Amino acid sequence: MSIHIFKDVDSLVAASADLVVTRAQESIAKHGRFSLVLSGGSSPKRLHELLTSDDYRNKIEWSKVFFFFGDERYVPADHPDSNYLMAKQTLFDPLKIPANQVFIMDTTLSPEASASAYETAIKEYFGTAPVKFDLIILGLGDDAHTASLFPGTSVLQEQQALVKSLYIEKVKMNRITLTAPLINQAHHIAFLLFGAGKAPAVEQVLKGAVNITQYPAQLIKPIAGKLEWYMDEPAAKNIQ
Ligand SMILES: O=C1O[C@H](COP(=O)(O)O)[C@@H](O)[C@H](O)[C@H]1O
Repeated sequence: MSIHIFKDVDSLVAASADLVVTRAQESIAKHGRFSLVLSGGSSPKRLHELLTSDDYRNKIEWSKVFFFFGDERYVPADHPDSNYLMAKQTLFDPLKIPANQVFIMDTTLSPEASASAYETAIKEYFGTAPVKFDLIILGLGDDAHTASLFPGTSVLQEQQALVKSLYIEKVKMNRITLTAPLINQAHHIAFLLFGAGKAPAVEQVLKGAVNITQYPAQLIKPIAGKLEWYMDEPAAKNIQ
């Protein structure tokens, strides 16, 4: 695992955009396409915006990039809380990404059917190849959740399913999430976070005793891939 700490959010965002570019170029050179799992919430917006800027947009062959989501809030796709909507507005629309390159967690289905359909879509995408995403970007909630792996939930024990739906009492909402066993298959996983509000969770996850139930982000340990943390100094203040 490597931890990268940046003075400010601009340099953090630039370094994470460089990571996406490098991983995209390597993956496309190696197997002709790039599978990128996006995180939700607000933290990735700046990364998306930089990737669509004049400096970055021509560094990636976007026609060979396939987008997935680490988790989704069970709301309509045009709801302000939708992770898809955020990515559509900040990434897909500016880059004119065609719909067939974006794998959406379908919230018009029941939560269970949506999770099952997403798992099927992932398996179909990989076909006979191992189900390993090229790059998964993850956020970290103030309560140490990542994707929608929330503290105290049964999905933390999941060993079989690749995608699960669950009702999260804390946020009073159904969520659909990739499971830890699927995430941990990835070639590369990068946490991206900033702000002093994340400092206690960062400390608990990286320096605290192992307690998966309370600090679910501790579940993220790639089997053979690379794990990196990108954060700014305020987020890292308790571990420096
Ligand atoms: O609910 C969620 O929260 C986490 C963290 O979001 P942030 O706004 O604090 O960056 C996010 O990673 C996850 O995808 C999202 O659904």
